[in-house]
This record gives sequence, structure tokens and C-alpha cells, in this order.
Amino acid sequence: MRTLLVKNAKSIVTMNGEREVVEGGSLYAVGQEIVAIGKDLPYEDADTVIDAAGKIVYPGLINTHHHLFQTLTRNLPLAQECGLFDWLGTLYGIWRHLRPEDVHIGAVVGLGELLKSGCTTAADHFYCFPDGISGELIDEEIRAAAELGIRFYPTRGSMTLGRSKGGLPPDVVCQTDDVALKDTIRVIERYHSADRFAMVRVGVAPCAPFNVTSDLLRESAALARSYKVRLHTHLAETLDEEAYCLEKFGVRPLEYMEKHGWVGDDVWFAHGIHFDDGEISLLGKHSCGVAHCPSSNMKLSSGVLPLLKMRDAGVRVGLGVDGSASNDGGNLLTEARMAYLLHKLSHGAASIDAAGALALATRGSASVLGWEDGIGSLEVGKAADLFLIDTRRLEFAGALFDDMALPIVTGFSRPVDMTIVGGKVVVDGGRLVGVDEELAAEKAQAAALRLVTEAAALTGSDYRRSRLARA
Ligand SMILES: Nc1nc2[nH]c(O)nc2c(=O)[nH]1
Repeated sequence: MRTLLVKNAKSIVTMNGEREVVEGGSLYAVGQEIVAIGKDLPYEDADTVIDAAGKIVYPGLINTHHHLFQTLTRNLPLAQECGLFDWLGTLYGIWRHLRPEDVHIGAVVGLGELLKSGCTTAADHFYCFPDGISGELIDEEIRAAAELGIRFYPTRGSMTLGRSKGGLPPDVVCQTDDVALKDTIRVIERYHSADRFAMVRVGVAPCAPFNVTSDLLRESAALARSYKVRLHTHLAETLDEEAYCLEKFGVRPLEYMEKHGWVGDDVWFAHGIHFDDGEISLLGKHSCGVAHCPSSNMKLSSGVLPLLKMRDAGVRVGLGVDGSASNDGGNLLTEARMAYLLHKLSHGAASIDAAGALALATRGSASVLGWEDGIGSLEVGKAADLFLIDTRRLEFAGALFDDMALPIVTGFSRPVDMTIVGGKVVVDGGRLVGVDEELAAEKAQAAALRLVTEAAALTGSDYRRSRLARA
């Protein structure tokens, strides 16, 4: 097995249970696994030796919620000044034109951006399967993840309740329950691994209460449990969703999900903003997880996650960038800073510190994904998933007093210097290894333009014009 030595770092921020920071530390890995962390390790003959002088080593960040296909529809003026339902209504009309090659290039760009922000494991919620598309779309992003070398957690999403049946999306982006379930089984059987250092794990993820049938929710829960894989969906994101559930089902969103088997330690919800106190204690009692997506929640004016109440109740909380179209970026370090700032503003200066924000993106996210045994901190026996930042940058001058907090409090948003996944260097000098970034960007921009042009021809909408300009 290949070996790796990262030596003489300025410090190693371990994010272990004691949040230890090893000054002048080195880290040695065999294959994917960390075998030693300490000073002056005797492994100079490792296959790869990285001199980390002046650099801080952090555990790889973990993204618990994304929609990579949306990378091709960000910064569209018509979709900027809307809440969730209008935003979705605008974008469904573009996403219906997605082709397999769009899904692939969108994932290359989105995952590449994540790797460059220090993210080493990414979950994705892929839920848009337009009518008439031949090709297995989610497979395209799994292929992209393997090309980039990121640890990947695709969740097979679905929409099966179209407008004609009372749901939000147009029928053209919906499948039948049967087709969605059969393909979910195919994806699990083909790709899922429960291994501690798996490069791909699969989750089951009907999209949201307002776009899937109740039968699909029930059957998805049973299916996931029969395969021992996790369940994921959007929940309690907006008050519109709450009103929809009350009107259509006569109950609040969480009660609706609970009725269909969606409460348990194998479930994580994206957003989770509008839970009341009783619901938060139910989530805590059952160890449910929540993917906190602060940028998206601010951008769509969805609300503020009740982080402190969740923490007190024992709800597992991790971090997500959400789809690039409701964030317009995909930088997980920036997301940790957003959480840090948002909760200080909303819940008081002492509600969160930078270590707490970093913990959301590392240990917290690992716990949400049920992967505490493999990822989320730098410890012997865990994966060598990490990133390095050189402290000798202009942006850090005068700020070198707290290595754990440094990239969060300074608002560092440049590419990290190096990212390593499972002992393998995948970002070096701030660039993706083995990827022609300019070519990928060019292909992605061409695909984005084609998608918007096709949509405009069909809907007559001018996607480059903002709603505010119209008013
Ligand atoms: N932030 C988002 N919320 C969603 N709900 C839903 O049904 N789809 C989405 C989405 O893409 N982003």
C-alpha cells in the first residue's frame, strides 16, 4: 500500500474529541488510513513526503447537502430575488433540459470547487430526471467524483408528484414511483459501500413533501432500511412548505414524515429551519441529523436554523453548501464562516466560536452522515482526508494567534494550498490535480448557455433580467 508523510506542519488541527492542536506535528498514513500523528515521525522513506513547514493541516471538510446539477444555473438574474417556491418554479423550466453530459460537467465543476475549499467528502442530492432523457444521470456525477478523487455520497433523489397531481414541479421533471424506486435499487446495488473508507456511499432521497407522493416516502423508508442505507430529504425549509403540508395533509411537515417512517438515526433532513420546540426534542430523541445550509437560507430568505436549541436537544447538525443555484458558489470554508456569523447575529456573540463552526463542517457533518468511524477528524484509524493552508500569505499577516480559527474568522475564500483524500493529493498549489480547469470551465459555461437558451425558447422567459428591474 502507498504511504504518505506530511511533516513538520506549523500545526495539525485534529478536531479530535479534545480538539487537540499538535504544534510542529507530522502525520503518517498507510493506504487511506492515518497510522501516526506526532512530532518527528520516523517515516522519511514514505512514497510521498510533503514538507508542511509554515502550513496548517486541517481535517477534510464534509458537505452534507448539495445539488451539483445546479452548478450550471447559478447567478441567473430572474432567479435571484425569490423565495424557494418561486425560485424552484423559475428553475424547473431550465432543469428540464438537462442532459447526461451536463450532469457530468456540472459535477466536475461543483466537486472541483468543493475540493479547492478543503472539502474531502461530499453528499449530493440528485433529484431531477427529465422526461425522455436516456442515460443514467446520477451515474454521471458518480463518474465525475471518481475522476476528481473526492469521497462521494450521492443520494438518489426523485420527484413523483407533478403539478397535475397537486405537486409543485411540472410533470415533465417527474417520474413514477415505480421507476424511481427501481432505479434507486439499481444505484444502491451498483455503487454503495459500507466500508469505513468507502469512496462511494449511496442514500435514498425523495425530494420534498411537495413534490413526491406519500407512497414513495413510505416505500423509500422501507427500501433504505432493507439495504441499511440512509434517508435524506428537504424538510422544514420554508413557511410555504409548512402551509402546503397543513393544507394538503392536515399536519405539519415533521408529523407527515414521521407517519411515513421518516424519523430515526438513519435520517438526515436538509435545512430544518421551521421545527417547533416539541419537534426539535423529537429529532434529538431519535438522533436525526440536519444539514445546515446558511448561505442558501439567507439567500432564499428561508429563515435561521435554531442551532442552539438543536444542540441542547442532541440533534446532530452538519454543514452543507446546498445547490450552487441557491448559494451561487460551493465553498465549504465560506459556509463555515457564514454559520459563524449568522448565529452570532441571531443568537448572540457567545452562541458559537470558530472552533464550533469548524466542528459543524467536520465532526458534525460526519455524524450526520453516520460516518464517525472513518472521517471528520484527524486521528489514528481514520482516513487521511485533510487540507493544508500556507500561513505565510498576506491575508493572514497579523492573524496567526489561533490556528483552529484562522480560515474562518479571516474570511479566507481562496483555494486551499493542498487537499488530500484517502492519502492521495487531489489539489496541489490550489489547482485540481489531473483536471484541465480552464477546459472544464469552458465546457460548463457552454452547457449552461445551451440550457438557458433552450429554456428561454420554450418558456419565453428572459432569465437574464432581474425581477427587481421589472418592477
Ligand atoms: N434549497 C433547496 N430546496 C429545495 N427544495 C426542493 O424541493 N428542491 C430544492 C432545491 O433544489 N434547493
